[in-house]
Order: sequence, then C-alpha cells, then structure tokens
Amino acid sequence: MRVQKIPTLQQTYTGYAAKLILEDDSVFDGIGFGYPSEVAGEVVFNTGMVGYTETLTDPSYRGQILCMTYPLVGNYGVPSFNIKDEYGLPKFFESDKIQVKALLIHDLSDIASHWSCTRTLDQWLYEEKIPGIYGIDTRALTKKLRVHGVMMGAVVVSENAIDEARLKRALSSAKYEGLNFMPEVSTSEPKEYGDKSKDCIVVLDTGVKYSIIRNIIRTGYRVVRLPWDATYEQVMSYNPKGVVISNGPGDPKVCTDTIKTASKLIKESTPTLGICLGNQILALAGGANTYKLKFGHRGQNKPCVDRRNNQVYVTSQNHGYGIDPKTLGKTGFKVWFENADDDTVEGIEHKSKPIIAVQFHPEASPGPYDCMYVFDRFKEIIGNGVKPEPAVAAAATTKAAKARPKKKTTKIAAKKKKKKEVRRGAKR
Ligand SMILES: NC(=O)CC[C@H](N)C(=O)O
Repeated sequence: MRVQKIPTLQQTYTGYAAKLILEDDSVFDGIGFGYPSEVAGEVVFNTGMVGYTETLTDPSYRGQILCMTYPLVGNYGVPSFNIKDEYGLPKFFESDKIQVKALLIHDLSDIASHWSCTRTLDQWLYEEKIPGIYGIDTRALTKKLRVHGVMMGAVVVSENAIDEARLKRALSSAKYEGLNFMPEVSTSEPKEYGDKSKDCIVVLDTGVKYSIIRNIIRTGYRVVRLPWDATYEQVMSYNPKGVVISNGPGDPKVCTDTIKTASKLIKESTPTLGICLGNQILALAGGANTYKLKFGHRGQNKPCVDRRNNQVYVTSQNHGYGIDPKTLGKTGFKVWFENADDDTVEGIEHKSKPIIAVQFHPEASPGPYDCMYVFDRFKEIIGNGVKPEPAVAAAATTKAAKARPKKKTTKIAAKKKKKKEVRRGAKR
C-alpha cells in the first residue's frame, strides 16, 4: 500500500540583514526573512505556543510588531486559504491577510512539514510584504518589555547594509497610541454569513475574527456583518435578535462612532455581547473608563475566574487595554470575569439588561476552547429576553453540583423542618 507523503518545504526567503531598535535605544540584530522592508510600530509579545497562522491574521494586531516567545516557529508551514469550514469560512485564518507589521522570532524552522502545508512561513510573509526577523534573543526582548512596558520599535530587513540612523528616524516619527485603525480592518459594506432562514445577529465589525462569526453561526443564527460606524438605526433595520461588538485593534476610546451605537444598544436593552475591544466599548458606552496596561495580556493560557461560580477557566487573550473596575460603579455593569494573575477585569455583565461582555477570546483560535459557553450564554440571554441568568444557575452546571444528589423537599420534609425550627426557637 502506498501512503501519501507529507509535504515538506524548504524556507527560501531568508538570510537578509535585519535589525530591531526600540524606543529605549536598545538594538537587536538578527537574520531577516519574509519581505525586505522597513516598518515601525508598537512592539508586543505573545506567549502562545501554536497557531501562528491565526495569530498573524488577527486584526487586533494592526499597527503592532509581534514577538512570539515560543522559540521555534514555522515548522508546520502555512495551509491554503481555500480550506474552508462547514460555513464557508477560512479554517486556519482569522482574516484575509497578515495584520502584524512585522514578526520577531527566535528560530525559524528550516523546513515546514504538515499535511496541509502549501507554502512556508517566510514565503507567506514575502508574498504579503511583511518583514520578519529570526535569531534574536526573544527572551531578553520580552523581559525588557515586561520591565519597561510596551515600546515603539522599528524593524528593517534589507538586502544591503543597514543604515541605523535612518531606522532611528523612522522610529522617532512612528505612532500607535491614539490611531484609529477601524477603516483598515472593518468591512466597508454589509456582508452576510450562514443560513438565510435563521434569525439574525448583527456583528459590529471593529476588526472581527472569522472564528467569532463561526461561533455565532454555530449557536444557530445567521450573521450580518456591518461596518464599525453603523448607527443604531442601521443595526436595527436588520431586525436582529442580538448584537455582537467584535474584537479589534487600538485604543477603544478612538472608536467614538461604535461607542455611540453601543450607548443606544444599552439604553434600548438590546441583547448584546462584547468581545475584547467590544467589551471595552460597552464599558465606555456605559460610562466607565479604560486604561492602557503596562505590557498587556497576549497568550493562550491566561486563567480567568467566572465570578458567578468562582470557577477558573483557561483563556486565550490579546489585549493591551483594560476596564478600570473603580469606574464601573454607576454604569449598571458589574464584573463577570477577573484575571487570576493580576485581578484585572476580564468581563462584565449588566445587572438588569441582557448585555454581557468578555475581555478574553471565547472563540480562541488560537487557544483553548474552554470558554465557548460564553456564546451559548448569549443565546440563552436572547431567549430569556431581559435578564442574564443568576449566578446560582451557573453553579448548578458545574460537575460537582451535578454529582450532588438533590434534596427532596416533600411536604413531610418541609413539616419536619418547620417543627425543628419551632423547637430551636423555644430553646432560645
Ligand atoms: N483583541 C482585541 O480586541 C484587543 C482590544 C484592544 N485593541 C486592546 O488592545 O486591548
């Protein structure tokens, strides 16, 4: 019997001169791969071990230079965009292109080998005109970012000798903070996904990942994806059962149009789910404040506590901003999830309206699928109409609670209980 050979491809677009310089003047020399060019952006690190095709295409990374802390990258190559899921969405990518400005890794695998591999990582970067550097000390870089906080950086990959002074000039004029990336990542026109006969969920696209659309369809809806600046009236013209405000890049405060629509969604008690940027937007719309984290949360094993039942879930995250819990007071929102590492807010829920939001990524991709239940809870909330389910109901879904035999509250048992109470009262 003949077995199909696993495709094995050699990296080819490598070996250029390459340099990264940071705001604090530190310089990292490495070997360039991908597309020879010069870029500047905010340098961030992600601690995930797998999923570079999903990570690199996550629109939330727009404007950022990404350092992956896992040391060996590229070994399984890049699959074809033509591999689709059952809903016709690309299976291994979160948008249609690479979103990071540059990629920084410790070691690029010499060969790529996987059944789905159709090109190498360096080839993909080359074709999408993205520079990459390998051979730098990513551990030293990450430690620097952890101590100092995220910094602006400039990357050059060049076929010729590197002009460091020029790179420094590029760095000095680079900006990330306060930029509005929405026009670059959002859809410019309405798009529809899923079975037309199903009820509709509108997604306000502030840089939505395909996996979010996939999970909304999975819970039994069709999706209408609207531009980030769609008004409340435009959203409602589709008669949606609920609205999802998606993930996305940059500071949530610059998304003023989406915040305006979110305020109206809150006012009208429209069932709404916010994810990552959407969580921050809902908080701002409710009157809370957001702030920039020192170096953010980017990884696939971030522990979060669901405050309704104190269970800890392993979550996938990619955010550089957070909600200030001290400002939630008069908003009507309370904390739903907390990060077990540093107690930052990882989700909020409205106390009286059908509105919930998470800072992490319930859709994962890449990362663990532990929090898929967030989508199912959203469906329950839509079904119930007004109020999110109480905490007790959530606790009853835990394994321990299920295993516990239920007490029978028969009439006799109730009478006995009453007698006991009367006796106790007499003793006092
Ligand atoms: N993944 C996201 O939606 C990120 C949200 C926001 N841009 C942040 O960095 O916090």
